[in-house]
Amino acid sequence: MSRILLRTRIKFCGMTRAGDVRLAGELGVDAVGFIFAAGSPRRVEPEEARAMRNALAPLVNAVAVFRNNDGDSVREVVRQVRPSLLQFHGEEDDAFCRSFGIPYIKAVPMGGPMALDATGLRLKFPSASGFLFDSHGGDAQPGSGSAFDWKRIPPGLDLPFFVAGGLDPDNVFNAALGTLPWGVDTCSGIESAPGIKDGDRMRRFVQEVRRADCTDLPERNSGD
Ligand SMILES: O=C(O)c1ccccc1N[C@@H]1O[C@H](COP(=O)(O)O)[C@@H](O)[C@H]1O
Repeated sequence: MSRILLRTRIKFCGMTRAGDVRLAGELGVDAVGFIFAAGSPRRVEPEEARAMRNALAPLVNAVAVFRNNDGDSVREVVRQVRPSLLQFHGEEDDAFCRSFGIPYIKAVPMGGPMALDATGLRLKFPSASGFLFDSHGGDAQPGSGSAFDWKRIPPGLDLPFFVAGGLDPDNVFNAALGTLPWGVDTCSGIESAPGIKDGDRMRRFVQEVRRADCTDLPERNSGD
């Protein structure tokens, strides 16, 4: 989706503490993510996420993150947490992802050898509200904090997309300017330990995204 970088959306993922959720809102983050994937060090129970949701500031979205969860566990999260967006990180298909009646984004594994092109993604996930390009795939697990080559993001996608995978306060400026995404998503890059967010890193991450938003782009200056 071609766009001028005016306000890159920010999602902080893998929240496990209400205080971190509160700070995310104060920093002006657009969304926080709660992870319900088995095996994740950031996995929370629906009841814990529901309690953290109460710490959300107005206009901040709650995103529920899954990886090959069964339908009943997704429905239980939807019932208890009332997320405004679902994020699917596994081998879920479009029919499954849309069956919960809540907008969803599909994580695209950029760690493997072959990524789908924009048309292939749209055909495979016609109901998706957007895509999230992340470093998992191949041997890489999601949330491992490694970045992929951003040049591999397929061009010509006419839907919002997020860049994820190893983003931190030191590289998000280049990621935002280099890919012009709808949003950026970070999990381990703002942590001091898995699931424990670091206030200073959270603050610096937001500052760097806003610095990118305020940076003139060559295309913005050409001909207008
Ligand atoms: O972080 C996890 O443990 C996780 C587990 C299962 C599915 C998704 C997970 N995290 C997602 O991974 C990306 C990038 O994380 P990072 O910044 O590289 O640590 C992010 O979208 C999380 O939602």
